[in-house]
Amino acid sequence: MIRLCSASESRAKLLREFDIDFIQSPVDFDEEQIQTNDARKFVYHASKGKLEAAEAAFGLEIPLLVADTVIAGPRGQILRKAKDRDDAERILRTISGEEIAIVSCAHLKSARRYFLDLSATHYRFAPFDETELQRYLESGEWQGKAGACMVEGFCKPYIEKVQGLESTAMGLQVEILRPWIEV
Ligand SMILES: Nc1nc2c(ncn2[C@@H]2O[C@H](COP(=O)(O)OP(=O)(O)OP(=O)(O)O)[C@@H](O)[C@H]2O)c(=O)[nH]1
Repeated sequence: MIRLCSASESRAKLLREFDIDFIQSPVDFDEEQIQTNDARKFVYHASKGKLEAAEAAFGLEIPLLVADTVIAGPRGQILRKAKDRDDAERILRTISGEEIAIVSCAHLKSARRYFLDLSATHYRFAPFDETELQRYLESGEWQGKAGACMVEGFCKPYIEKVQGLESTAMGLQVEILRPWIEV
């Protein structure tokens, strides 16, 4: 059993798909305090801050799992969760037809062990169809997702090239974490 210290339904879904027993206990960490333009540094510091908040709140009786995910856009810019529909449209037009990286950093910490993984999945997307883009924006499915992206949903038909795990892109590199969870 582990404690997923995240409000993310995508992360919870990934743990369920991999038959990993967990309880879900969101924690608060203010990511606005992080001063960097590097996606990897951002997810490291954001996830580390979540881990510190989780340990203070819950202790290590049950192993803690936290993560953070952002998109590194075509020019390396950090793309986070969209603030509203207009922001989602702006971000999606930025990545349409472009190469991006979705970067996730996960920390797994118990009383005996501390495992950290920072991974990226690289995509090249074909240009998004305008009608499909508007339909996706209308659906609201983009809410709560880094860069308004759904690699297993809206973005999937546009993937021309991929390198890395889909789970990393969805917010939690479960295949990498699992051996450490079962230890
Ligand atoms: N379903 C899906 N979710 C994605 C995708 N890319 C990113 N995400 C989610 O986007 C969110 C990124 O925001 P974060 O700040 O890392 O996490 P959060 O959802 O705010 O949850 P906390 O862990 O409580 O901070 C996470 O929930 C990821 O699982 C994707 O392609 N598909």
